[in-house]
Amino acid sequence: MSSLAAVREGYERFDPRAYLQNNYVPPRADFSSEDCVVPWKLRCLAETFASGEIRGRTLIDVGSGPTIYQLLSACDHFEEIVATDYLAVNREELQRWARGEPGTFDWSPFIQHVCKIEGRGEPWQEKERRLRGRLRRILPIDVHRPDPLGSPLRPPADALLSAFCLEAVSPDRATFARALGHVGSLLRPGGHAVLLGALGESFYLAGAARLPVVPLAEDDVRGALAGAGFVLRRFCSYAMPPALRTGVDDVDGVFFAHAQKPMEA
Ligand SMILES: C[S@@+](CC[C@H](N)C(=O)[O-])C[C@H]1O[C@@H](n2cnc3c(N)ncnc32)[C@H](O)[C@@H]1O
Ligand SMILES: O=[N+]([O-])c1ccc2c(c1)CN[C@@H](CO)C2
Repeated sequence: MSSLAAVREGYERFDPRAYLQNNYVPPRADFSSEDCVVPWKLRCLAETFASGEIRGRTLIDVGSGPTIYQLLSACDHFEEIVATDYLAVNREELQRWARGEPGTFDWSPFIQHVCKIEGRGEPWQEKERRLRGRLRRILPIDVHRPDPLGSPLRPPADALLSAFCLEAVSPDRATFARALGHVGSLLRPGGHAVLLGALGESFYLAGAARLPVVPLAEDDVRGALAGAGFVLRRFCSYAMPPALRTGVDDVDGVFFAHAQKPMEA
């Protein structure tokens, strides 16, 4: 079986609820300390979008999974948010949240935290309403295809966001770099890319699924961005403390990268 076929087979057992429990409840989602990983991720995103430099009509989120935390600061600056995922179970989880259906994951602690750190005194229900109103398309995607959405996005996205996707679906660094090139084609020249991902991780669990991950070093990410034609604007990383090494994966750290696609395409 090809290594890509092995990745795809692994995702057939991916359990969104288990994934959410593994990564988006305490101890990893502990909002009492800025040193915790989820507040660190939300701060990186809030700082990046706070300037208003990254804005436009459409932002596409690649490999959204069953999560919306990654869209909370971005959604203020785009008319439309396009979420994407390879699995129908994840797209359905997002659809249910977008429709405000009961029984979906409670993102309110995340929304409340983002409103607090954005410091505009915005009621969290306003932010939730805005994201639900702008999350208009939830599309299938496969980053291993040159045209990840099956056909080019018209018009191309003004910004691209992707969190913990490319390294979690690529068996090796060359595949990771190629996937980054594929998703880069969804972005207009001059558009911004905001990436979060795992460093030094080789596997993660999501219920019955045990997914292989290509272990990345910071320079692998920098090199892949340069190779895909991006100009790096900001790069920072977080070292996973022992208390957050809970056995659901073997992640060493998290990277945050803000890059831009040059105007000359
Ligand atoms: C680790 S999860 C990331 C979820 C979310 N973005 C987050 O920040 O937690 C990786 C996601 O990639 C999706 N995925 C798997 N294969 C993919 C592929 N070939 N192309 C795009 N996404 C894929 C999975 O369904 C899963 O939702
Ligand atoms: O610490 N975190 O906030 C966090 C969130 C999501 C994920 C990780 C860590 C590590 N594993 C990845 C899948 O490769 C998913």
